[in-house]
Amino acid sequence: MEKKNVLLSVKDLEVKFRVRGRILSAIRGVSLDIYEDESIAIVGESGAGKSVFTKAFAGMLDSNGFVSNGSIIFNDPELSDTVVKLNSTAWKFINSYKKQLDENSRLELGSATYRKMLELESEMREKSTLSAADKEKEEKELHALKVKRTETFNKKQTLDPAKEKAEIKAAAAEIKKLDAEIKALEKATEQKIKEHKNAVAHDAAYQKSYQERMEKLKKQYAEETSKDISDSTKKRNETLAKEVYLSVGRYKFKKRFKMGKGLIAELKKAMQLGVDLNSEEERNQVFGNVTFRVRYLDENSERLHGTCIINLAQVKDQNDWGQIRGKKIATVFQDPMTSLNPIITIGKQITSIIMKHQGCSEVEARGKALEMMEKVGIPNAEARFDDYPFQYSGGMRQRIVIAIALSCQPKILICDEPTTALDVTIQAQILKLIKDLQKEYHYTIVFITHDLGVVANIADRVAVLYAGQIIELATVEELFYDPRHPYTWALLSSLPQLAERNTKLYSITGTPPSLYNKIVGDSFAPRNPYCLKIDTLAEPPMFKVTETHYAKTWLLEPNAPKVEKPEIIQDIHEKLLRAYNI
Ligand SMILES: Nc1ncnc2c1ncn2[C@@H]1O[C@H](COP(=O)(O)OP(=O)(O)OP(=O)(O)O)[C@@H](O)[C@H]1O
Repeated sequence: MEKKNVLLSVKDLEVKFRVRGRILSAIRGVSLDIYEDESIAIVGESGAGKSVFTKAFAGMLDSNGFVSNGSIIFNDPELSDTVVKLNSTAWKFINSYKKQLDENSRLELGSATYRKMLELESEMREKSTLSAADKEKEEKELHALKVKRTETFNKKQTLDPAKEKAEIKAAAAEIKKLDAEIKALEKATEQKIKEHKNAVAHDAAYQKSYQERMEKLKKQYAEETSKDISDSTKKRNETLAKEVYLSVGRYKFKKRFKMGKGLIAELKKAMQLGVDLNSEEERNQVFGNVTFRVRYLDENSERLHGTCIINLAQVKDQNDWGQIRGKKIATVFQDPMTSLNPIITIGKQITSIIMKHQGCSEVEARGKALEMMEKVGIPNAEARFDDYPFQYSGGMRQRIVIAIALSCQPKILICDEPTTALDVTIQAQILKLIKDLQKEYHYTIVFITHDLGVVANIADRVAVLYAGQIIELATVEELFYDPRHPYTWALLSSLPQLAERNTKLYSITGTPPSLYNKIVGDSFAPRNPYCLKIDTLAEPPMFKVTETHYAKTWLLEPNAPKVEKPEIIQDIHEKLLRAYNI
């Protein structure tokens, strides 16, 4: 495969939702590189996490959702390039930062002693609680019991209440027994901690030695941190102060002030601990606790110039999202009426978006809007400009939504089931339109669908999602002709295009696992007709099939028994050719 530029790099992404005091894990450790100019389909059953995955990088997660882990790096040089004005206010900020950083840098001189003080404190804490070894042992035992409980609970959920009453009763009794064991273990640990606390409080010799050692360290720390800092540290702080200002300079005064303060506090903590602030990586991490770090590049008398790495998982400010959502990453949803305002004319809706994002006059925007309407295939655009959405057909409305999405020339166009609500012939036209316009506008298509049939028409690559994880990633050809995961087999087998006359269409039995519970083993195991013993015990890794093809199934482990894919998808190539008449 030719080398392509990575546009969006997702690593170990986890997205969770708070739901009435419980936590639902919708995305569980997804890593995926999305390339410039490609078309990637995200497929899976309802609830697999397709929409949540794309909403995480389009800044559209519901308010109870949050990214709990991972990064989403968006490589866009235009957005990364940062310029802030150097006026008298800017200099006031920078000079004040520099002064504080120089002051805090003294703490770096005593960081080794500071860490020793922390160690001593933690020694005292450990003595008052369990030892590290005891704690590990207790956690291990508790974890094993909880895993066993989850397994038993999951197994109970799969039992048939009509036919397997005895098994259900036995599982319920086992769960009750495990609950009691968990409680007893927790109580015993609590008791042990209480005893340790008492013992330390009454150990006069230890208390005395602790005080003496701490006093000595404190004295040493005071001496070390009263010395002068070096010229090279001062020079580094000058750049750091500018980086702090570059990183917060885009915000309004009040926020700029607050974020700047936050960054200085983070840097102080890092200095205290002796973090190497000359290292790019460490610096990124320290800044990342508050906002993106903008790396200093150069300056002149009027402006500071820097560049930053954009991690969409960390964007919180709505103004920052305003620079990305709609402008760089646009979405087309299933129902065009959710994107269009029913009481505003089509022309006005397109022009207002163009004016907002491109900052042009109304006359100019009108010209561009008409051009876009023609591009997406609205006949007689001038005459239809002042019509309302209800005067357009469903397919035409979707074309308008596409025109709006493309009017800002986004880098990524997310298509969330954009043709599901349309009839088959219109579906094909809209897919063709999205593909054709890609050649002209060079956007990346991220196409969400539960229908693998659509995938064959639009995608270069496919990521199959199950219970919040990518379980197979491949090129379209590999996925259709050499699928490796039993879930992909099941999805392909249930393609309506494969149904033969007088035969029943295949459907996947059972339901996906609850995303509220920890999933043990392979999440597809309870529904998998090819389930191995290991599937119920351990989560499979991603196995590499080819450079472009990966699947998360124990069937690919070299020692696994050889299993053939189901009969119905053996000659899927021929059947699809016939179904699509190609
Ligand atoms: N705001 C929310 N609060 C709680 N749970 C949510 C929220 N949004 C999504 N979820 C849950 O996250 C999981 C993934 O949902 P998502 O909408 O991404 O599924 P999907 O694959 O796009 O399915 P569909 O085709 O039905 O849209 C589901 O279990 C869903 O219930």
